[in-house]
Amino acid sequence: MDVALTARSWLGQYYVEIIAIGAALVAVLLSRSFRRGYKLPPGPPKWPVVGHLLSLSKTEPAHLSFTKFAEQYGPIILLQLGGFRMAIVSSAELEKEILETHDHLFASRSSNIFSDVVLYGEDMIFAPLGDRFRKLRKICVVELLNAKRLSQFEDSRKDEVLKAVTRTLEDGRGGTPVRFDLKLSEMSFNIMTRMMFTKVYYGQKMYKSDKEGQESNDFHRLMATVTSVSTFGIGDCFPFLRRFDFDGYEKQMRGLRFQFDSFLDNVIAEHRGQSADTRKERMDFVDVLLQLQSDKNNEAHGVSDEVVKALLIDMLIGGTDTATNTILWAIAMFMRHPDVLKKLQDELEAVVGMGRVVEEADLESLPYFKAFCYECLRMHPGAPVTVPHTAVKDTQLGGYDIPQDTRVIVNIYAINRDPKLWPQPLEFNPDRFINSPLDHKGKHFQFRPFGTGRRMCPGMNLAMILFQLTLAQLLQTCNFSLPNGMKPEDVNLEEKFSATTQMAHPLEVIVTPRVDISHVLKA
Ligand code: HEM
Repeated sequence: MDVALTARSWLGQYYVEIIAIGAALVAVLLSRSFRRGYKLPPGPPKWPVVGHLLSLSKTEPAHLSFTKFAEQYGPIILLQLGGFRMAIVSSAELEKEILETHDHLFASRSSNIFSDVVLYGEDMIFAPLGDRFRKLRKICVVELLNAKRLSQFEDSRKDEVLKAVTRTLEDGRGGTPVRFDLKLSEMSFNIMTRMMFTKVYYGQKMYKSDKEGQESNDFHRLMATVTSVSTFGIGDCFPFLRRFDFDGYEKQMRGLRFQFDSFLDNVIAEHRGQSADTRKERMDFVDVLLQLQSDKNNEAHGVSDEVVKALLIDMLIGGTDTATNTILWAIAMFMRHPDVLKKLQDELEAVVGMGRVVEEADLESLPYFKAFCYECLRMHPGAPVTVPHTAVKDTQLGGYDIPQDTRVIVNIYAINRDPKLWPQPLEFNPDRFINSPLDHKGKHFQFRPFGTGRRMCPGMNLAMILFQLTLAQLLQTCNFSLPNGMKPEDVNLEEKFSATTQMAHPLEVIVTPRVDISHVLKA
């Protein structure tokens, strides 16, 4: 969730009254800081009351603004966003302090209106450090996203990826340029919902019953709402104004919660209505969570349905956009670099051949492909900044004071392009990862696309499988070319205003079959 980004969405609507009341609060907060004699990190000039809210561009993605601030003010800056402070760190040394050396001081989170209302104040992403977080994180890592559970769904992932590839080729028949964004996003949702509830909601030609059709429509509507709403309201910047709900944000969040409630309550009721044998055999995420809920020997025994729903929503919002965008950028990268595309396809042909479809087990045997995926994650990380961490007590960072409750984010995007760490950082060059000790697992401070420490992405293994399997299957089965005499250098890499790294201009590509898909499917 990108706090700074979403905060801007209401800037056009704030009111004189808010400014007046806000001024009083901010004055109190600031005077307290000064009284305590904090040596705070530098930052751009700020306005009274709103602080730096106006310094952030309305069109530029926040990580790009943060990167520019870092160039001007140094690797740690402090922004005042209404009533709260946010420190942004753009160097690998300081990132190491936050995520590794002093992880215990920076690994908390702050709640907000979205988490309080939509996530029932019960989810994991926004849980502060403490027993609740430890318990939820354990459920997530040990029960839902462990290697055994992931392998249980290998066939369904393969099936969804193949369906997406086949649909892409169908749409591209006759040389029609194909857009990947919608198809890949639907594929990611289907993969997630098959793991979560054993359901697919996209790409079905016919539904077995009206009820299924209705459920799909509800899911589509729900996801459309989730992806369009701001994750921040006035009450988040000025908590004492929350009760007035001037911008109607809290009301909007209650509406979203209602939608989630009616959808997930149905899913849970349906699971509860099925026989224990069916559930035991299937063990999707809902089955696992319901089993833990009733297992007297498990510490998750008795967790409420709200917790179950909040964790399911965490998986949905954490896991779909990030993975889809990473795949889309990778497609743009090989379209911009035909020499790289050829090497990738040659490697696949040599290692896997064309007689069967590439599988998850093959991914480890493709060193150039792996280097390519890392270079994509370096230049276009699916999550350009971490979720905001919160300092649990007054502490120090880079020679500055960080008061308790300051939100702290790491600008992964800036670190991944830091010339001190990466020679020619703006050059796309997968070779830099060949024979390199760097990997995606968070052990190396200069390259941590999934973070590290207590708040590291729990979906990392799933994300890497999804990202690599989809790309590998596309590369193995399709030929790609650019439409209308477009040259590789014309592929537009501009980013859209968004919390994740999204392409401003969705890429259109001509796709033809490289191998006969039906033959590969049978193999
Ligand atoms: C390419 C895809 C992905 C990338 C680049 C990515 C990256 C990240 C990053 C950088 C964080 C923040 C770490 C921090 O705050 O220090 C994060 C958190 C998180 N991610 Fe991912 N992620 C991806 C996919 C997924 C998937 C597939 C799932 C779930 C199935 C997932 C679930 C989560 C959750 C629940 C958190 C919050 C963890 C916590 O607060 O303890 N992510 N991810």
